[in-house]
Amino acid sequence: MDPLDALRNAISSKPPYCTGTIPITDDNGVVYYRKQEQAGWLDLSRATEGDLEALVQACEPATFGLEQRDVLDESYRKAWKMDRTNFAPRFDIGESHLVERIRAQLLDARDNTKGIKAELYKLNVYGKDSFFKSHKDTPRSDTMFGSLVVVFPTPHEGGALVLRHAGQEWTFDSAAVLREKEQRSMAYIAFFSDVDHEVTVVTSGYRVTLTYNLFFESGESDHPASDVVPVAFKDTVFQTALTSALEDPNFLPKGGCLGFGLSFKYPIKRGQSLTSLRKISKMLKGNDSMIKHVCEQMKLPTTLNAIYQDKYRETKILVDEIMNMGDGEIEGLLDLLAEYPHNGRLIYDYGEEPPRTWHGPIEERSIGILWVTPLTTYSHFNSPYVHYGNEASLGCAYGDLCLTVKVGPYENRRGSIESL
Ligand SMILES: O=C(O)CCC(=O)C(=O)O
Ligand SMILES: [Fe+2]
Repeated sequence: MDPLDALRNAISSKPPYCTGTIPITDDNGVVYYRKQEQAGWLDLSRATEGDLEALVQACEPATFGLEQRDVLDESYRKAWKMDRTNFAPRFDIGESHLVERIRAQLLDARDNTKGIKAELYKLNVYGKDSFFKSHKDTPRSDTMFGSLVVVFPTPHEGGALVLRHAGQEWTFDSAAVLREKEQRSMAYIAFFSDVDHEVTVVTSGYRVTLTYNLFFESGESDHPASDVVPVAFKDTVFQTALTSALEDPNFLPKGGCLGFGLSFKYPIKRGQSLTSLRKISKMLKGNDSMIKHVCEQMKLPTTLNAIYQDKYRETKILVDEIMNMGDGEIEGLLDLLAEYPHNGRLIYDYGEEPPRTWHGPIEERSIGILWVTPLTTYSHFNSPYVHYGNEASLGCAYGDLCLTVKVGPYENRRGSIESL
């Protein structure tokens, strides 16, 4: 197989989510709640119709974010919500070891000390005819990477979570999963927040969930997920494909630059400081993290870059730092970005002629890239990324980034591969 095709195949589509079940114990289905002066509680592991109706009475209709506003529109989302100031679940996220499971199953399995925080967000009730159409979850800060939904075993039908990403689709029918379990359990699903997802119509009963926002935390966790068997990453396949490519004298014979369009989006704060790309490179998800790990292990210099286009969409510029662009479009992008510290370079496809512009000699300020995975969209740092979100946009937007990997000429890399 052509080495480039082998590399592409090796970046297989690991699903952007993980799921599982948690056994019900004496009290982990109990939720206390209040509405103004009234208080109540129920046990969601054995709730009656009356308990659930009382819970709904204490909830409010659920809104969602449409660009900058929170809106109530029952043709887009029909459900109830309770804010976290108004309820307290007995379910203890720490005791459940869910964070360790998410670290092992969803994130890079080897990085089992990465600090993760799960912050309780809402209680939601989906009754008969409830649903939530396709949306992405609004990033609440630049360290938020995912969402976690815990579904209680209240009898219901429908209300499956359908996820779509990069042309693929997955369905998690928690009601069916819980119905089939012998031991009474809760179900959970954690997914990256930039994945499109929808809740299908509940046809009977009540679907009650807790939602959590997942954040990376700086500092290392003291509890590596030692008892959790990680879902294997396809990193050995990628490493093998990359080794074969480097051993092939026809593959970038004179050396060059490999480009990987990322599989996921990352929240970029508006007006973010210049060092932010380095910070983001520590928070890569799924395949993106795997590519970086493997390349670094193989001693290939790997950088996370951002790409900007000029006003006329003719030139694309690769930079080492995110630029604080404000809201306007930039005309003399190349002039601006070539300056320190952005180190902007004009990009063109490997094998083609470097572009000619009116900017004098261009060679040293341009770079040919052999794209292993394509860049699908370009940077939109100055516009809110989430159109339909679960909350109105906060100060973050997702931007499009790429990893670039420097590969030496064939002559030089022979020795280094053998010594691996
Ligand atoms: O209930 C679910 O499974 C997902 C809900 C959701 O997408 C949200 O609240 O943003
Ligand atoms: Fe959502």
